[in-house]
Amino acid sequence: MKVSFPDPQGGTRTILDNIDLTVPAGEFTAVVGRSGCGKTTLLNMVAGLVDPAEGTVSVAGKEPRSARNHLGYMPARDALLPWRSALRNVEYGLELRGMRKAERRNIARRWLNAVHLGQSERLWPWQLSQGMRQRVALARTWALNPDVLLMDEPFAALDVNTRLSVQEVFLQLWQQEEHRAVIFVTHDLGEAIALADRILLMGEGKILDDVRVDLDRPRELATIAADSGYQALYERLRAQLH
Ligand SMILES: Nc1ncnc2c1ncn2[C@@H]1O[C@H](COP(=O)(O)OP(=O)(O)OP(=O)(O)O)[C@@H](O)[C@H]1O
Repeated sequence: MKVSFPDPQGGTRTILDNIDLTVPAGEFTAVVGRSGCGKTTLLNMVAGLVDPAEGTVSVAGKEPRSARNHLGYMPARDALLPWRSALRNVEYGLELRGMRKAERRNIARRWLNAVHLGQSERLWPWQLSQGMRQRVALARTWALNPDVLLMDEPFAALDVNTRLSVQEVFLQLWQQEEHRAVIFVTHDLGEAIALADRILLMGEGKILDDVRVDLDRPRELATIAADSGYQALYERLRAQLH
């Protein structure tokens, strides 16, 4: 599979080349690599926002645009709608799918509770901290019941402690229903190792390494960096990144 974009100097520029990738149901795959190597483009292709120049992409056996109901996309910044309360932000995707109000409100409440924001459903985005906003965005993504979660540096804007607590909430949700596939883009090698089953190291539009993370689950995120398996993987990947 290959992706090219028009080059401002003329002609086209190849951004992704020779990508041959299968992400099975239930697998948590992290994608790491330097800025500009094509990580977001890879996600956008799975989401059907970018078309490959060569090859095909298939999500749950369908062409990505027909598989929208299987996909949840969570960007780096929450992109909550400022004129909607936390609860109505979580409901938004379900509303777009035409679900009736009572039903979507129930689902939205359940997911707000799951991210520990049941008490905050009436608050507006500007009344929430960045960590709370990302948890609302998690609830909104989860409420859609996606088979495939596409996450583009979803926790990068959070401070270290908030990030840890939101990562824990996220991992708990994912572990409760393990059929969901996750493709998680991050700059943070430690985050990739702590969360994922598999890490794809990207560079210059290619997959340079494809590594299994054999750390036991459930994982204790606060102490995982002390694990010797974690450290060995960190060194291996760090050496390749530089
Ligand atoms: N729609 C587009 N048209 C033209 N060029 C694009 C388009 N989208 C991305 N690119 C180019 O493709 C390359 C890869 O971008 P991409 O956003 O996928 O990288 P990334 O690895 O996610 O980077 P970062 O880590 O900084 O977010 C960049 O050089 C970018 O300028």
